[in-house]
Amino acid sequence: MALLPVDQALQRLLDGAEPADSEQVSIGEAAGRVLAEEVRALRTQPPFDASAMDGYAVRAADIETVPVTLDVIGQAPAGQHFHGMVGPGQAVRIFTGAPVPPGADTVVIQENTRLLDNGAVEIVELTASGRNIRLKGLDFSTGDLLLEKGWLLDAGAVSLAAAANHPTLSVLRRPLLAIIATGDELLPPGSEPGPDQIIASNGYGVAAIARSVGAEVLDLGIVSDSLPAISSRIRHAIEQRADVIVTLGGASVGDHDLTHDALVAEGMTLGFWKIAMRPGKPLMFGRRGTTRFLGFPGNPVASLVCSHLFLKPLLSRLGGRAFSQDIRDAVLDEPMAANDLRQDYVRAMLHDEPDGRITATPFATQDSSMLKTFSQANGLIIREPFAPAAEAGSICKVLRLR
Ligand SMILES: Nc1nc2c(c(=O)[nH]1)N[C@H]1C(S)=C(S)[C@@H](COP(=O)(O)OP(=O)(O)OC[C@H]3O[C@@H](n4cnc5c(N)ncnc54)[C@H](O)[C@@H]3O)O[C@H]1N2
Ligand code: MOO
Repeated sequence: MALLPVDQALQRLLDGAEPADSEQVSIGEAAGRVLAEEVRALRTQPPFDASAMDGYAVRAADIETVPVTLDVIGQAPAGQHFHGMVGPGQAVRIFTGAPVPPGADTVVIQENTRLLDNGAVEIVELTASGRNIRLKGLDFSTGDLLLEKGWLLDAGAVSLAAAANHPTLSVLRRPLLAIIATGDELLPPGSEPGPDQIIASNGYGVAAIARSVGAEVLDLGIVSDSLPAISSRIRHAIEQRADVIVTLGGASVGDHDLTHDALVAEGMTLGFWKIAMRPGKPLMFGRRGTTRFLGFPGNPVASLVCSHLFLKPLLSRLGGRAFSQDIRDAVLDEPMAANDLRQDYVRAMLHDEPDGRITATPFATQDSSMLKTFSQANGLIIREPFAPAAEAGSICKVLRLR
C-alpha cells in the first residue's frame, strides 16, 4: 500500500481544526492564554499629568535663570494630589507618580535643588519647560484598542490589560488532550518491572510537547492489550470531552496491535494510517465529530517525533495559536546515505557557527527506541523521500527542536 506523504498527512490532520469556544479567566490566570476578544482600555493612563521624578513642581517661567529661590507651599505624594495652585515664585514638593498641581508645568528633580533652612527651595540647575511630566493619556486613553483578538497573552500583555482595568479576560478554551498508553509490557516509572516488562515513557514527553503549545493534558494511564480495555479507556476520554485523543502503541500490524479496531469501535472514521515517514510510519489519524484521534507508534522516538510534527501544529490550531516549525538550512558535517521512500527525521546535533551558519552532525545510530539520543539531539535532519546520498559539506534542511 502506498504510504501517505508527510505534508499531505499534516494537511488532512489540520483540515477544519479551529478553536472551539472561549471562557472568562481572572487576569491573574490569563498569562499564556489566547485572547478570544479584543481588549480596549477601560480608563486613561496616566489619568492625570503625573510627575515622572521626585523633585519640585514649578512654573517654567520662574526658573528661566538660576539660581532662583521658590517658596515651597505644600507637597504631593503619589496617590494624593496637592490641594491648591502653584503661583509665581512658588513650588510644590512632588514625588514620582503624583498629579502635577495646577499652575505648575515643569518638575525639577531634587538633585538639581537645595533645600534652604527656611523651608524654601533653591533651584540650582536649568530645567527645560515641561520636563519630567508624563502627560495624561501618554500610555493609552479610554476606548483605545490595546490587544487584538487572537493575541497570545505574554507578560507585557497581561500587565497592560490589568493597567487598563480588566479584572477578567475572555480567552480561548485550551484544547484538552487525553493520552492513553497501551501495552501489557508497560509499567509506570518507579515500578519493579518483571523480566518481560519495561517502563512507560512516551506519554510524559508527548504531554510536555502538548503543554508547550498551551494544551491541557489528561493522562489516562496504561491500558492492557485488550480490545474491550482499550475501547473503554477511549470512551472515557470521549466522555471527558477531550478534543484530541492520543493512543501510544498498538498502531502497527501485529496481532496485539488493537488501537485501530478499538478506535473504530468507538466511532472513529479513519483519515489515514501509515505515512511515508521515519520514525513514525504507523501513524494513524481519524475523527468522530469534533474529536480527533491520533494513534502514535509505540516506539518512543517515533511518538515524540510525531508529537513535534503533528500534535504541536494541531493543538496550536485548536488553541488559536500561530505555529510554524523552525526549519533552517544547515551544513552537513558527515556524509549521509541515499534515502528510501520514507521522509527521514534524523536525530542530530546542530551547532551555531560564529559565521551564522549551522552545522548538523547526525547520530550514528537512529533506532526509534533510543530516547537517549533523542534527548541529546537539538534538531532533526530532514531527508526527503529518495534523497540521493549527500556529501559532507552539502546543505541540508534541519528542524530545530531547541
Ligand atoms: N511487520 C511490521 N512490523 C512493524 C512495522 C511494520 O510496518 N511492519 N512497523 C514498525 C514500526 S516503524 C514501528 S514505529 C512500530 C510501532 O509499533 P506499534 O505502534 O504497534 O507499537 P508497539 O508494538 O505497541 O510498541 C513498539 C515498541 O514501543 C514500546 N512502547 C510502546 N508504548 C510505549 C510507551 N508508552 N512507553 C515506552 N515504550 C513503549 C513497546 O514496548 C515496543 O518495544 O512497529 C514496527 N513493527
Ligand atoms: O516508525 Mo518506526 O518508528 O520507524 O520504528
